[in-house]
Parts: sequence; C-alpha cells; structure tokens
Amino acid sequence: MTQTLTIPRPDDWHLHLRDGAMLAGIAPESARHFARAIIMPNLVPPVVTGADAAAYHGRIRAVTGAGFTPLMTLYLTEATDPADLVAAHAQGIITAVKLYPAGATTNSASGVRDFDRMRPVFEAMAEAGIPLLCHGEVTDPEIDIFDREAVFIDRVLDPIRRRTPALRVVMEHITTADAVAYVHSQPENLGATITTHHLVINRNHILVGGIKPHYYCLPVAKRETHRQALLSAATSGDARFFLGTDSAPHTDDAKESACGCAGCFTATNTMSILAQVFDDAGALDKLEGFASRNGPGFYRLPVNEGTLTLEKTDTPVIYPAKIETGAGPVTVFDPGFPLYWRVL
Ligand SMILES: NC(=O)N[C@@H](CC(=O)O)C(=O)O
Ligand SMILES: [Zn+2]
Ligand SMILES: [Zn+2]
Repeated sequence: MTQTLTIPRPDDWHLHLRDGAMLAGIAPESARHFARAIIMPNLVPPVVTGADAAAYHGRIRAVTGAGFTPLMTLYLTEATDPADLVAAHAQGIITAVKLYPAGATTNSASGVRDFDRMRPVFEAMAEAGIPLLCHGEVTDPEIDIFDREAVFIDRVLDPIRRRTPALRVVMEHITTADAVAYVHSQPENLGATITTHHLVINRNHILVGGIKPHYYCLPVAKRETHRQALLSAATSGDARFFLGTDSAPHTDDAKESACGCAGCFTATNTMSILAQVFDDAGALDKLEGFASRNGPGFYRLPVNEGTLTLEKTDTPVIYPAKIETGAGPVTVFDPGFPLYWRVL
C-alpha cells in the first residue's frame, strides 16, 4: 500500500521573494505548497516603512493571487520610527520586524550598528507584541565566520533579552548547537526558525571536493555536530522550533562567481526534502508540528485549514534543476540524495 502523509497546509516563516522579474519567476514555487510566508524585507532599497510594506505586499499578491498570504516585515534601521512601526502592525500591514546587523548578509548595509540605540523601538515592540526576527551574526571582522552566531547570542541577543524581557524574538535560520541550547534556556517568548538546507548540509558539503557555490549561504553551515543538533531540535516536537526555509534566490551568474552571493534556493523541493529527512530520522510524525503548527503557535495565528498531502514513491521524485526567471536561471538546491516523498 502506498504510504501518504497529510498535514495542515504548511507555512514558511522566513522567505526571500525579491522583486520584479525574480519575484514573478520564483514566487509560484512557494505559493504552490505554502499558505503563508514571512517575507524578508532586504530588497534594494529595503522595506523600511509601513507604506513600503503595503506596496510590496501588493506586488507579491499580483503574482501569487489570493491563495497565498504574504506576512510582511519591516527592515529595522537606526532611523526607524517606533510610531510608524506600531501603526503598521496595528493596521495589519506588518507581522514582524527584522533585525540585520549592518553588513551581516545580502543587502544589509542599512542594518543596525548600535543595538543600544534601538532600545526605545524594542520597548515599543514588546508593548505591542510585535516579534523581532534576528539575523543572528555579529559582523566584527575579528570574529571567525563560523563563530559569528554564538558570539551574537552572547554579545547582542542575550543583552537585548535581559533589558527587554517581554520582547518576543525569533532567532532566524539557526545553525549551531549553541543556538538550540539558548532557545532551551529561555522562556516561551523566544522561538527559532530552522531552514531545510541546514538540516541537510554541513560545512564539508560546501568545501570538500571543490567549492559548491549553491551550498553557500549565511549563516554558513557549520560542522556535523551542529547539523545533528538542528535535526534533533526540528524533530523533537518542541513547539519553539519551526520551519523558515530562508529560500533565497540569486541568479546562477551571481552564485557561480569569484565572489558568489550567499543563499540557497529551496522553495521548489523543500517539502519533499523535509519529508525525506524526517522519515530518515524516524520522525515523520513530527513534520506536522515543525512545518504547520509550531509557527502559527508562536505567531498567534490559526493553523491553516487546507492540507498538503505527500506520497512515498518507489522511484525518486523529479524536480527541475533550475527555475528560469526573467532575471536569469536560479539553481534549485540539490540535497545530494534521492527524494522519495512527492507532494500530491
Ligand atoms: N541566507 C542567505 O544566505 N541569504 C539571504 C539573506 C539572509 O537571510 O541572511 C539573501 O537575502 O540572499
Ligand atoms: Zn539572514
Ligand atoms: Zn534570509
């Protein structure tokens, strides 16, 4: 008998949809499987005001139609007006606010340099219950790239949490056992997203046998013990860990370059990969919590009423190697093993 798995329609709590021709080319890949997604604001120029977010929301819906709900975020800068942010949230324009340390990742030049200066904004957000989503890496050139997440927790995140304990925080795309342990040490108003690709690759996948630009993302994948810690957290059933794919398309010429962009594009095959990874870990029953229930729980939103069904097949699932967009081709993340779970 064919094995199937039906779960409430999943959501993606961390997604890059970009804009223009790229948006038009890749948004359908997410809208096909996901009901809602938290949309990252790191456009050029970034989404910084409620008005920017409302306009971007319109551009996304023009591509996806009403079957997909983009949950908008604002890009926090040192010039952010707390009143604009609180008003945008009260009007339902935004769901959360994104913190990028300046220079940490793709299009983060207008991010925050002095975290202490943001305290009035954090207080206003705590008061209004608006989640702060953190790209958790320090940018100090003295700090080794593999240590930047752990150092961020000690130097930036923990001080913010001590000063504003009521602030709801999501540690985005966690990559270390340190981040998993930090979530465990904290009250329920701290959650964490885990990407599909960080459940699959460790740093060897990027570097051994030749450099693999399509496995390069930020935060960079760490050693295998950290991947194991992420897998344990994702499959544990702990409601503070939920799916944020961080699917982050760049055109092939931008990835396959002497200075290649960071980002893995996983929207197309994420659900097949996750089903395979959870099945291989003997935790298929935990996929529903991770992909469909824990995120809405944290964000205080209803679980989706629709469903998604996956079927286990005898022959590997075939998916496109690249998505052709008006901006250029985008390579789909290759997990490096066959996938036997097909989305029906
Ligand atoms: N994850 C990445 O490697 N890249 C993201 C930015 C981000 O989420 O940090 C992107 O926008 O390309
Ligand atoms: Zn990030
Ligand atoms: Zn991201």
